[in-house]
Amino acid sequence: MFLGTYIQSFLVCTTVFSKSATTMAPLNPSVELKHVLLCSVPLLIAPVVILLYFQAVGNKKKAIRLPPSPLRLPIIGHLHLMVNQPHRSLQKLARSLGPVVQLQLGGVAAVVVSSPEAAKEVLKTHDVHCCSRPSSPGANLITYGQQDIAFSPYNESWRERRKLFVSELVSSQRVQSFAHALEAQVGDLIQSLSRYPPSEPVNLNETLFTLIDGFIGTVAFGSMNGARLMKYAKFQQVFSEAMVALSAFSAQDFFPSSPVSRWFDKLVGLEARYRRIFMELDAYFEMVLSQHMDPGRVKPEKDDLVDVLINLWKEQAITKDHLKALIMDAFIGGTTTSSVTLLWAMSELIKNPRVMKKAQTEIRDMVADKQSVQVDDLSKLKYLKMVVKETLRLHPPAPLLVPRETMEHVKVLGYDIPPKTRIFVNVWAMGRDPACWQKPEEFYPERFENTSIDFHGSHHELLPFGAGRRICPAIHMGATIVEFTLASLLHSLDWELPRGMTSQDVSMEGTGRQVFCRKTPLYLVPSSYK
Ligand code: HEM
Repeated sequence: MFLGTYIQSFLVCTTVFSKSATTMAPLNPSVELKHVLLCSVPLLIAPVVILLYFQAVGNKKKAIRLPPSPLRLPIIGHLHLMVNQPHRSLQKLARSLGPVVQLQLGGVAAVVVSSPEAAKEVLKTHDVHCCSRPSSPGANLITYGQQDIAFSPYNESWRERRKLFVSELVSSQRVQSFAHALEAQVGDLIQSLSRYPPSEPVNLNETLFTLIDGFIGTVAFGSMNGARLMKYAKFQQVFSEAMVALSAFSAQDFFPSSPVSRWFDKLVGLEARYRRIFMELDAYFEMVLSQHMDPGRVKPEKDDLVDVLINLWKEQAITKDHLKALIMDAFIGGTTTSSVTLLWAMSELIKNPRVMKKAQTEIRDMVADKQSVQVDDLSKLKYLKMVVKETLRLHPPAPLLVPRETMEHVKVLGYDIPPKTRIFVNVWAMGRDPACWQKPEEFYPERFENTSIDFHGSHHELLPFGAGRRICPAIHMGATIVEFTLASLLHSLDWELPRGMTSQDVSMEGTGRQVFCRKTPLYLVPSSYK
């Protein structure tokens, strides 16, 4: 603009001079002086103005303070850091660059926060500007176009759906009313494990996944059980493939504006794979719906989630796609997280016999007068609750939470974060940060004695359920499932390693980007406790 003015005044002056020169008419000296002054003032001022302008632009640029960023590779930027156990590589990065790190994931700007202070700024101070979700082709397809809760952008419709989900499925009253379903499912499991042939190892991955699926199926779908209906192996496969699709790792996720990325995803068969997973899940949800709408169905005493959603659909308050997307959230959100946590808890306990014994003694003493644990007993089991907290500290099932996206410019620990930046919160690294925890790598539930630290979102060093507007709406249900199942497994059964194995042989290797679970199945030998 200023440069334009300068050139303009320069042109005016030169025009005046050239005019007087070409007409060769002698000019009045006072007019001449006026002309000279007129021309020279802007000529003198303009360079100063230009200098000031460029200095102002420079200052503005300097005023933007982006977080530190490691060296990036051409084209992919820092994508290589996200391939294998990203929470580990991002923890290393935070140790050298600090708690707020900027990444360039292909064409997508991202920021990773790895300290309780930085997490508090994202999830509390600026939560309202940081609580949207990025769009991803895989997740879009599987969630019926982000019509669910977990992958939906932040908007009014999301708020409505979340309210509905909480009141109809996961509120504490609702969970209380389903306590008997959980007790019945776990009771059946304990019975079958008690009858296991002596010294025969049981695959706990399979057992616990089927149990939780059965419970979520009961409270959400009215005694439907995906694993039984679809046959376990296939069901698990569809399920884990859906998790992969939801972990947003296609070319289109990281190069959203490149036309080549769509072709690339097509070429490597990713689009076809997502479509197949979607079709399989959709067929399963259709089956759940048609069974619920069958006039011959014996209705349960209390409407389950699907009944409630069908009524809302009939009243045209929600669409059929909303309905199926919400079922999907309950199904995927609930089943994997709870069973993965239980598996990590059992892995830690078998490696730490002292803790296992102490937890068993507490439970067996507390419910000495009963055959089995009941959900009501959980409030008395202080040590067991510490064991679960300690498990979630070391093994949060979603180590980077579910990615968020900024909607406005925000400042985190003094660094500028522009809108549309993807945000990862490394809760895994925070759970192992020596600045927050003594001997952080040690499984030591007693660390929670005499502290008020819990996982409800206000202690930012322990965030396995997230925090802020996007905090897991089912904390109460998730914690109840894990605590109750663990208490029952420890109350009624003793556990040993398969013959010939020592605790050192129990692998703690994990896998998965969105949900981090044991890499290999956990085999343990149960025996009935008399
Ligand atoms: C041990 C059990 C569980 C853990 C550790 C867990 C963890 C999480 C985490 C980390 C998030 C993301 C929070 C964020 O973005 O800040 C989340 C979101 C969510 N969880 Fe859970 N969860 C558990 C159980 C469940 C259960 C049982 C259900 C449903 C039946 C469920 C449904 C959801 C839903 C719908 C969301 C999306 C919330 C939103 O985006 O607004 N979760 N959960």
